[in-house]
Amino acid sequence: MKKTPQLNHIREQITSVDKSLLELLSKRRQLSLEVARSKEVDVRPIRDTQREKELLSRLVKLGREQGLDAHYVLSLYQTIIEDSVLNQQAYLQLRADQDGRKPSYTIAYLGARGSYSFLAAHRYCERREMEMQDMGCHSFDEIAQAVESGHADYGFLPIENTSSGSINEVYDLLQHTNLSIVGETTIDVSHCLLAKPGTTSEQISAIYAHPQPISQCSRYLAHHPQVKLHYCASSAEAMELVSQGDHTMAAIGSAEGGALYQLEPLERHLANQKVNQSRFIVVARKTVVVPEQLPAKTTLIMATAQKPGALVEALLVLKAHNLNMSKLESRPIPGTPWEEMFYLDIDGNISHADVQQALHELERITRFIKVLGCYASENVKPTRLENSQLMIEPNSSRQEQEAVTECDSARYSREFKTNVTEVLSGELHLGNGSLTAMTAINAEDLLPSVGQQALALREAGFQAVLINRLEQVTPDALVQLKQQLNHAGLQCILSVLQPADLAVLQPHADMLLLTGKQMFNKALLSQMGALHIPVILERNTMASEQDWLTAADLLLSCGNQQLVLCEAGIRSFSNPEELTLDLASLVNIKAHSHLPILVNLCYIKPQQRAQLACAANHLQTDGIVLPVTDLAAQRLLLTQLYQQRCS
Ligand SMILES: C=C(O[C@@H]1C=C(C(=O)O)C=C[C@H]1O)C(=O)O
Repeated sequence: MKKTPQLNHIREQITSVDKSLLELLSKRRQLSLEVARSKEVDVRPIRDTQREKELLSRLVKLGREQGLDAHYVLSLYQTIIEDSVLNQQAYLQLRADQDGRKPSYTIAYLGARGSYSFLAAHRYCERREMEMQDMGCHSFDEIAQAVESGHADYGFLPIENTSSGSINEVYDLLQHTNLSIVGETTIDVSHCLLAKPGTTSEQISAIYAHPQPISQCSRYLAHHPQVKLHYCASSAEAMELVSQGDHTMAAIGSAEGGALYQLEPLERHLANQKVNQSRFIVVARKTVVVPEQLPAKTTLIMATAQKPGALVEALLVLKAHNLNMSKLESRPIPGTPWEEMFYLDIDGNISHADVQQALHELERITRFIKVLGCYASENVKPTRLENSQLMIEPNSSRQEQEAVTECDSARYSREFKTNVTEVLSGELHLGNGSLTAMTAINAEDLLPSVGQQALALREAGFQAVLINRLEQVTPDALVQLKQQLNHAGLQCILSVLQPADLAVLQPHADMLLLTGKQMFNKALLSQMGALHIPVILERNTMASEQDWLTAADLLLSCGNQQLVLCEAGIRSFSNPEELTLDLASLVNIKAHSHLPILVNLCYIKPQQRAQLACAANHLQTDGIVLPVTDLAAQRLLLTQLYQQRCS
């Protein structure tokens, strides 16, 4: 279609607004560096989450006045603050490094330009304004040797990936090097299908890629069985081959990397997991001193005595010194079958007394211990706002959970576990004392306009969508459902009505709901108990409270502790045709069980809904489920509930 002059004019305005936005962002960065300089003088911590909270709630309010929704403003500013914190950290770390600046730094990494390791190294240097001379290597050993021999200043080694887990080869290498870990960096890995310009998807008959991306994109590749796969030593090699080939070839790699080989993305987001990130460690010959204002991580390896409880004993030392362990890995020790070397990441600075004391104590009870490095942690956890703040004026206060008295030794009981179970799924947090709002909808009503509806539901104040009647939905449509809901910041809960659906639904759900109709199905309870994603157990309309808790116990006994109960109404004698909400059960369960509980109001008479929602809210229910009708009214009700919860 021909562009009208009006369109051109509007686009010019957008271009000019974008330019101003970038100028302002750059100015904000400069100011943030000035803050870092002042913190250097006053020796104040870089991160100030209280300030971030105040700033975010003010901006959310201001944004709303300008017609910008809270979630949009929040996610933009979380990104901006992450950048600001990482820049401040990089600045202070550079100031603390004694050697002074070099005109350029030689960086050893795996593969060639365009590989993910190259991108990680490039970003790390860019943030530090370090000029990078890149030295592509063929193996992790070659990287370590390049740094040890002085041919390179730093080496970049991938240590873990959110979809494929730890990279054992790198852990094994760390047992033998004299190098120190001096930094870490995490990059988003977004796999694209890359081809020469002008290529169409239909032309592709061969895909070239490194084994890691192939395993991370297995679901996409399974949908294209006719395409031949070629394994390459690195993503860069795959891209190079394709750039020299014809239009039947494609590579898997990043869009940024592809651009270095004049390749264009034909398709994006190929990875099975939505969040696909790789963490790299930076190694050097000399250790660094991490300024005390920065969050530090200390990585060590140790071999414990060959006796029962030796590892627990070592971990208790950390507990005694109040040190958090963010990672624990074990690897075999070559030449000594069945003996393990443990790798630990501890949140703490090696120059602090608590870390040093813990290390001394560990020396006494281990057979071998070595610190691999202490470095600034780049894990900037986004500061969040309470759900209530996203809906109404900032006014957060959390009510404490009631104390428990009665005991019971079943797995669901508070005697078995004193702390309340907290169930986490994306931003959704059940069991922390706040109220979560969910809505329920049938798949056939959601599918035709899922993107649009998802945004409206999020704006109405819901955090999750429970989808019913999924029997006829194809796997492709399920992918769409989850993607679009997650994109709008909503969690996708799929309801399992029959056992045969479980295998199909599970890969596309953030959480699963076992419907009340299946509550007595022991086989299904066991299957869902073996899963690693949160499960909601709905009460059968004819089940006693004890039946329901017995079902919960069976599920918990199979391993899955991320369990949520859901009261959706029972048949009572007063009105057997309609469901009655069993609020007495809610009180009982809150008092005697550590499991979070939801109240589903979809099957209750519409006239009673608002009143019962308020009652359930008073009783500290962890979440409510409302039907999808009349969103304006639901928004009002939710605002009222959040307000009630805060007062
Ligand atoms: C800029 C600062 O440092 C950090 C970054 C912030 C930001 O970018 O807004 C806010 C608080 C701190 O975590 C500051 O303390 O003001």
